[in-house]
Amino acid sequence: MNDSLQTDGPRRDRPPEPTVPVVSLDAADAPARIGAALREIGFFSLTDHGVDDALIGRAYDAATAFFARPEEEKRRFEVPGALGQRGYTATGGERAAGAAAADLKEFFQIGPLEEHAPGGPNVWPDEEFRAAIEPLYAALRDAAVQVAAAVSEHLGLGREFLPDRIVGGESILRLIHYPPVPADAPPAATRAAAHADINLLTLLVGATAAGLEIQTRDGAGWLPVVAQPGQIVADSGDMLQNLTGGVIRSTVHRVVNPPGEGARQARLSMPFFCHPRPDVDLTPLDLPGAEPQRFRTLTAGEFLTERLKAIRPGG
Ligand SMILES: O=C(O)CCC(=O)C(=O)O
Ligand SMILES: [Fe+2]
Repeated sequence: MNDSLQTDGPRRDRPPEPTVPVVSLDAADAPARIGAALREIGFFSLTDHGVDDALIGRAYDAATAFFARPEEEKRRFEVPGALGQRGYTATGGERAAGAAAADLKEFFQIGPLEEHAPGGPNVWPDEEFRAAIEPLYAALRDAAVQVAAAVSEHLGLGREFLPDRIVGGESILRLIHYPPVPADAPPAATRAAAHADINLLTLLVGATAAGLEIQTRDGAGWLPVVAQPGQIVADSGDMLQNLTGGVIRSTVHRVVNPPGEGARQARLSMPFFCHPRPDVDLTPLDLPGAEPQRFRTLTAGEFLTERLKAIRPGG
């Protein structure tokens, strides 16, 4: 399927085989490999992405300290009217479309670092948190722009096509805390119920525990995905699917509750959701193989608001 998959015999002293292709952002054929991975599987692992491990560690420390605060203190950083796009969202605040229960997670979202982002200013619990998070946001934004350029090149649109639409966009860094699975959690509740991402492209630095799974393209099963140290897991979202008329599809994924002892441990993850500017037209492009009749004509802002309203039970 892909020559980046390890094909020699099993050895005990190395990590398990990757379930998704591994692509170096530095490789001359990165656009072709990223394009193939997104078309065939919808996910890949990225190396040579320029995001320093130390930034990730610092951001996890800041997230750990924030989520350890008392609930009423965290709720001071909720931002009414922002549909969760800025600041804190408590457990119960997000329920995937069609899911039987709300996700077992709380999260904190950071938008563009520029002062006049369309979605409003960021909120910062304290300066230490801000100093840890801002550089990670910037590094992930830069990596996402490079991935977007590779996807644009692969689609024959020229490398600047998607990057031009991302500048000034509402890209979001989401710090997620999945607490130990509560004993009284509804039986149907999972850390993150099956969903596809709303945005163009998502970058996920390594989570602190396993649990992420992607649905196979035939819909018949689930594959665990684990970023190895230094890798970033990447996937395509529904906005890219709409814009490409389904040439690049989005892929359903979820975060399962760990079995046994693992359920007593918290999990942290930090997806970066790369978004276009709200005024960007997502009408399907005329691409070879596109099926525009299956998709919609609307702007990124309209798409986002509609989807956020659908997953936030409390508004
Ligand atoms: O926590 C993870 O590993 C994935 C989270 C996710 O899929 C999301 O927030 O959209
Ligand atoms: Fe997701």
